[in-house]
Parts: sequence; structure tokens; C-alpha cells
Amino acid sequence: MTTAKVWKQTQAFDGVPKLNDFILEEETLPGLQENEILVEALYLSLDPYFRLLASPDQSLPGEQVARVLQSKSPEYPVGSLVCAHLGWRSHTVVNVTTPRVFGTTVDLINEVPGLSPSLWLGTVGMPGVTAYLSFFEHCDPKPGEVLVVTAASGAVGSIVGQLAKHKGLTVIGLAGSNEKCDYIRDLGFDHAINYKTEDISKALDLVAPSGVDIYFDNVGGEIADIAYGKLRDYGRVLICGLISDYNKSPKELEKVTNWNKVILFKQLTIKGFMIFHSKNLAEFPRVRQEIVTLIQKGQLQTKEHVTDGFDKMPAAFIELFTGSNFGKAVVKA
Ligand SMILES: NC(=O)C1=CN([C@@H]2O[C@H](COP(=O)(O)OP(=O)(O)OC[C@H]3O[C@@H](n4cnc5c(N)ncnc54)[C@H](OP(=O)(O)O)[C@@H]3O)[C@@H](O)[C@H]2O)C=CC1
Ligand SMILES: CCCCCC(=O)/C=C/[C@@H]1[C@@H](C/C=C\CCCC(=O)O)[C@@H](O)C[C@H]1O
Repeated sequence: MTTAKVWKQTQAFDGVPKLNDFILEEETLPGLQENEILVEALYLSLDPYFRLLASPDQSLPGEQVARVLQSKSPEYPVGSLVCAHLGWRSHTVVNVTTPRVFGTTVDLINEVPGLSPSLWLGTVGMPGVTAYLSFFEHCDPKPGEVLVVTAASGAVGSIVGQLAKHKGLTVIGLAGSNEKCDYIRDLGFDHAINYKTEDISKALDLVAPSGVDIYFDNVGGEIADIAYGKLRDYGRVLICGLISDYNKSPKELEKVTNWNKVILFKQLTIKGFMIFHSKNLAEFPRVRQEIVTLIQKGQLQTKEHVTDGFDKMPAAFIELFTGSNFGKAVVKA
């Protein structure tokens, strides 16, 4: 008999999630049926989108890297590592033939010497593939252009900025502390703006006096509103995330500018991107390999914010909304 520790939500979130919105429970797991495996979580991912998807009626969402402890599926031998949407659980019995949330599967990890398997939750996983696909396939980037990216030191933003530098763009990152700004400059970003202490509009005018070609939006709200105002003719906006909105009720959302006339006259393109759509899922193996190669060549730096202990899941999740994470947020179980 295996006992699993499982985090559950006690009540609907109201504003920024609080520690008492979560409770840790225990579950006794059943024995294995055909095609089932028992896995133990090694690393669990914390992602901003949980804030919008989580509900007290459902288990808490999210991917984890886990080790197979028992197996009734020959393709998933004991000891192998998997990456899958299993939620906030220490142990799970999962049927490997049943598609999981968003049509995802239980993926075997082909370990790469020198790379921590936790990266399959970050740069080598969903956030890295998001950055790669959304930048290359939806931003139409051209050498010499100017790109602005927000949440720039984070899982998605730091990769977008580095890829844009490799492509020959001028890259401006916005981040929430001087330490984060120093980090993205070290990554090769041309300019870093601390959006908490600087006048964003003036700072952008200073570093991009001729305007911006691509705004890669991870935050939405007031910051996005300022960035839209800096776009030049044929500018592009890729809406990847809106983290500044996730904890707000509809009434609390900032009033933003009506940009329609500017979109028309400047012939701007505004696109949304969601990684877990079948077209993007099919691209994971190819893009994962491209990303691993870039890391191995030293052309892509990764940064993780690892919190030790499954019992710290809620606290580590809340940190995403205070900016206390510095790099891809993962919990080591
Ligand atoms: N469309 C898609 O398919 C996907 C979208 N996303 C989105 O990308 C964005 C970044 O996610 P991810 O890289 O995983 O997370 P990060 O690693 O960037 O962590 C979140 C960061 O967001 C910043 N932040 C938090 N609150 C605010 C706020 N109110 N205003 C401005 N910045 C804020 C903080 O950095 P700082 O200290 O700089 O403020 C924080 O560290 C999110 O919006 C997420 O939803 C992610 C994956 C896939
Ligand atoms: C829930 C909206 C999140 C906005 C941006 C974001 O972080 C996306 C993250 C995706 C996430 C989206 C999850 C659910 C969308 C459901 C839409 C629907 O059809 O109802 C998931 O795809 C993994 C992250 O990449």
C-alpha cells in the first residue's frame, strides 16, 4: 500500500492566493491495473496559469517530473523518469494509455547528461517551448528589430530575450528588481528596465527612441498599455500571458487605452498564443531537441528557482505573484 500526499484547495481564491486556501491530505493508492504505473514526484512545476484554472472542486493542476516505482506497462520500466500533468501529488497511479489534461500524454524523459530533469518543467519543457514557438513562429522577428519582453527574468521571458538576441534583435527586458535587471543584462539583453522603480514610458523612449517592433507580453495591464503606445508601423504584439490580471476581479482590471485607431493606422498585428493546443503539442519533440542543443552549445542559459519540500508548494506558488521567484519556479519533493 502506498500513501500519497495531495495538496487540495479549500476555497476559491480571492485576490492573491493565501496559505489557508490550501490543505495537505493523504490518500491510500490502489494496486496497479494493466497499463498503469505508480510514480513518485521528484520535481513539481509551479506556473502562473494555475491561478486561473484551479478550483476547490478539482485537483490542483500542473506538471511534474516523477520516477516510476512500479509498472504494468513495458514501455515505462521501473526507475525511468516521466514528465506529465499529475497535479500537486507526491505519488500517483496513472494509466499511461489515457490522454491527460489538454490532450497531453505521460512522456518518458530521455535524460541528457549534465541537464537536471527538472529542466523538463522549464527551459526544456512547457515554458521553453512556449518561448521558442511563440517567438519564432508568431512574432515574425527580423534582425535589427527592437523587441520588448516583460517578466523578462522568468521562465518564458528569459528564453524569449535570449532567442531574440541570437536572431540579431535589440532586446529590452522589463523586470521587477535591480538584481533581475542585472541578470538579464548578463544574459545579453541590450537594456533592462526595473518597472517597479523607473518611469517605464520614459525609459523606453530613452532606449528605443525610434519605437518598438515586437512587444512580447507576459503581464498585460498597465505595462502592456504603455508598450502598445511605443509600437511603430507594422509592429507585432504576442500576448503570451497576463499575470498582472490573474488575481484581479473583472471590476479591478485597469482601464486601458482603446488602441483600435493605432492598430489600423500602423497596421499592427496582435496575436494570442496557447502552448497546449494540438498543433503546438506536436512540435514538442523537435523544439525540445533544438533547445537542448542550444543549452549544450552554451547559447541558452537557464535559471531555476528551486524550493525544497513538497510541503512548501503553496508558499512557492504564491511567490510567483509577488515576484519572489527568480527563474523557473519548481519544487523539489
Ligand atoms: N500562453 C502560454 O501558452 C503560456 C503563457 N505563460 C504566461 O507567461 C507569463 C510568464 O510565465 P512564467 O515565465 O512561467 O513565469 P515567471 O517565471 O516569469 O514568473 C512570474 C513572474 O511574473 C512577474 N510578475 C508577477 N506579478 C506581476 C505583475 N503584477 N506585474 C508584472 N509582472 C509580474 C514576476 O517577475 P518580476 O519580479 O519581474 O515582476 C514573477 O517572477 C505568465 O503570464 C504566464 O501565464 C506561460 C506559459 C505558457
Ligand atoms: C488559463 C489562461 C492562462 C493564460 C496564459 C497562460 O499562462 C497559459 C498557459 C497555458 C495553459 C492554459 C490553460 C488553459 C486554457 C484553457 C482555455 C480554454 O480553452 O478554456 C495550458 O495550456 C498550459 C499553459 O501553457
